This record gives sequence, C-alpha cells and structure tokens, in this order.
Amino acid sequence: MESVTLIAPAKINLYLEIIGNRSDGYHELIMILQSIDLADKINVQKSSIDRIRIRCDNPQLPTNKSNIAYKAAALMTSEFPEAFVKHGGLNITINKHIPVSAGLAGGSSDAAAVLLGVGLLWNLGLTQSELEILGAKLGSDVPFCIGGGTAIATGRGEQLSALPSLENIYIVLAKYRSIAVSTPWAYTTHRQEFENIYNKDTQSLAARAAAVHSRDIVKAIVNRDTKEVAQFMYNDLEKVVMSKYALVLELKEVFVNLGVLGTMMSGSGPSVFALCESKQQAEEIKYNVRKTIPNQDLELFVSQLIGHGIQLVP
Ligand SMILES: C[C@@](CO)(OP(=O)(O)O)[C@H](O)COP(=O)(O)OP(=O)(O)OC[C@H]1O[C@@H](n2ccc(N)nc2=O)[C@H](O)[C@@H]1O
Ligand SMILES: Nc1ncnc2c1ncn2[C@@H]1O[C@H](COP(=O)(O)OP(=O)(O)O)[C@@H](O)[C@H]1O
Repeated sequence: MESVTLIAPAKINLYLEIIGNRSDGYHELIMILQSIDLADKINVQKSSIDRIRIRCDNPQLPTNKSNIAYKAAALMTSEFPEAFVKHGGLNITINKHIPVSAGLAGGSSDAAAVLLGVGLLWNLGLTQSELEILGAKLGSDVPFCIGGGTAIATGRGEQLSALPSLENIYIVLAKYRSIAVSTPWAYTTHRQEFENIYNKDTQSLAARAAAVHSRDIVKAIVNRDTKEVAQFMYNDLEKVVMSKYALVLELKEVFVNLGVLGTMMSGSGPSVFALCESKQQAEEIKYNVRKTIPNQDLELFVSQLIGHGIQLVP
C-alpha cells in the first residue's frame, strides 16, 4: 500500500465540567464528547524523500512543524524508527472543512487520522488503545478522535469510556470566522474566576452546583432521550467566552428564540450548536438564523451526530 485516505470528523462537547486543577497545569474534567459528520479529508502517502511534508488547502494553517498533523507524523517516526527507515518519508495532504480554532477539535482529528494512516501504511498492527496512548502525547482530545462516537472523557480528557451511540440526531452549528478563542486562555480565565468568585460567593457556588448534571445527561444518552440530553447539556467554559465575546452569547439567544431543543457552546468555543428535532427542523433553524444574522462572517452548518471516529476511504 502506497497511500491511504481517511475521513477525520469534528467533535462537539455535549457536557464539559471542570472539576479541579492538576499539578501539571491542566484541569481535571468530566466531558461528554460527540463526533459529528463535519469532517476533514486526510491523505497519507509514502514518499521517496526521507522527510515529512504537509500540504493544506487552507492558507490560514501552517504547513511546517507546528501543524499538528506534522507532529503526529513526527511522533510515528520517533516511536517506530525502523519502520521509518524501511518505508521512507510521508506526504500528508489536508482538505480542511472543519472550522479552525472553533472548539471542534479539527486539528486533533487530523492528528488522529495521521496516526491511524501511518500505522496502516507501515503495517504496524496498532490497536485502538495503542493509538489512543500515542494520541494522548499530542493533545487531550486526540485519543477520543480516533474511535469517536459518543464517549465520556475524564482526566484531562484522554480517559475514555464509550457511551451508547447518539447517531441520526441533527444539529445546527454556528461559528463566526473572525472569532478565535485560545483554549489555554479559556481554562486560565475560568480558573481565575472560580477562585475569585465561586470560592467566596456561596450563591454562585450553589447556582453552579444546580447546573451540573453529568449523571443525568449520561442517563438521558443511555435512554436515547434527545429532549433530556438537550436539557442537561452544560459547559463550564461558556461563561468566560460569552463574557468576552457578546456575539457568541447572541448566537445562543437566537437559537433559544427559534425554539431549538437545546443549545450550547462547544469546548472552548466559539462554535455554538443547537440540538434539533429533525433534519427538516435543523434546515429551517439554519435558514432562520441566517435571516436574523445576515453577517457573512457567520458560518452555518447542518450536521449529524455520528457513531464513529476516523474512517478509511475505501
Ligand atoms: C476545550 C476542549 C474540550 O474538548 O477542546 P477544544 O475547545 O480545544 O476543541 C479540550 O479540553 C482541549 O483539548 P485539546 O485542544 O486537545 O487540549 P491540549 O492541546 O491538550 O491543551 C491545550 C491547552 O488547554 C488547556 N487544558 C486542556 C485540557 C485540560 N484538561 N486542561 C487544560 O487546562 C491547557 O492550557 C493546555 O495547554
Ligand atoms: N491540522 C490543523 N488543523 C487545525 N488547526 C491546526 C492544525 N495544525 C495546527 N493547528 C493550529 O491549532 C490551533 C487550534 O486549532 P483547532 O484544532 O482547529 O482548534 P479547536 O480544538 O479549538 O477546534 C490553531 O491555532 C491552528 O493554527
């Protein structure tokens, strides 16, 4: 085999609760991660030259060592030096469809696809769990992106337990092109606010305690009760991001006014998604959001929840 093509889906966070600080600077989380059918396409090809080369159709993204797809390929060359010597370098082509810096794990999914693709090209016979361990070296969301579907993630996000699949549910996804949120900034700001406000203000603490429902949302997922899933969605980073970016808050309000089942910011944002009753309702909501916010800086997608992560294109 000389080349493989893979589909790398985005994720949304149905639930993100920060339960503590860690000594390594990361945060201890309880998340529910969900793959969606909005995806990048990655081609990994053997090269006669002994180096890694990245091509990407999105000029916004680096094609040097700072591209996370490059980092994933470099990790494979250092973990499997004999295979690298035997098979040579790698040409990686990224067709980018997932909005960048959006809270949708586009880069993490590209990295997951490269790990899987290189493993296949080099006949390494890696298991999903071996790929997840490699993925955790690249980023907290990379392990999830490999198997995808619906999962509860703990630790810094890399410890995964599969949940029953929530396939065939439709969402509308909205993201302002010009707003990019830094993930470290979002976590640091949350930590500062938590230390400044929540620890001293019992009312805020009680309000937050009333809003967190990880058990309830897991139960709703197990029962495949979309309305309850929508009711118990939660994201601790929403408040910090929406305080700084009023347009993100406005998106959520527009979705609520249009009568969606539920709406939430994904990850560290700024994407906001709305859970819908049907594909038809999702298309109508998308149409009505566009009518309410004609600003072409706003990207809108109808997308479907899916039960898998990286897939090979036959
Ligand atoms: C917020 C989330 C929610 O799924 O996703 P995105 O919004 O980035 O998609 C994740 O926690 C992001 O995952 P990922 O983007 O892979 O994170 P990493 O590269 O490991 O870390 C980026 C930075 O986020 C912060 N970070 C990340 C994970 C975690 N449990 N605690 C943290 O404090 C740290 O500041 C870290 O330097
Ligand atoms: N292959 C890649 N795809 C997307 N972003 C990448 C990639 N490689 C590096 N990056 C950088 O990583 C950062 C976060 O990207 P992304 O994964 O899209 O964010 P998020 O996890 O918030 O959705 C951006 O600054 C981007 O320039």
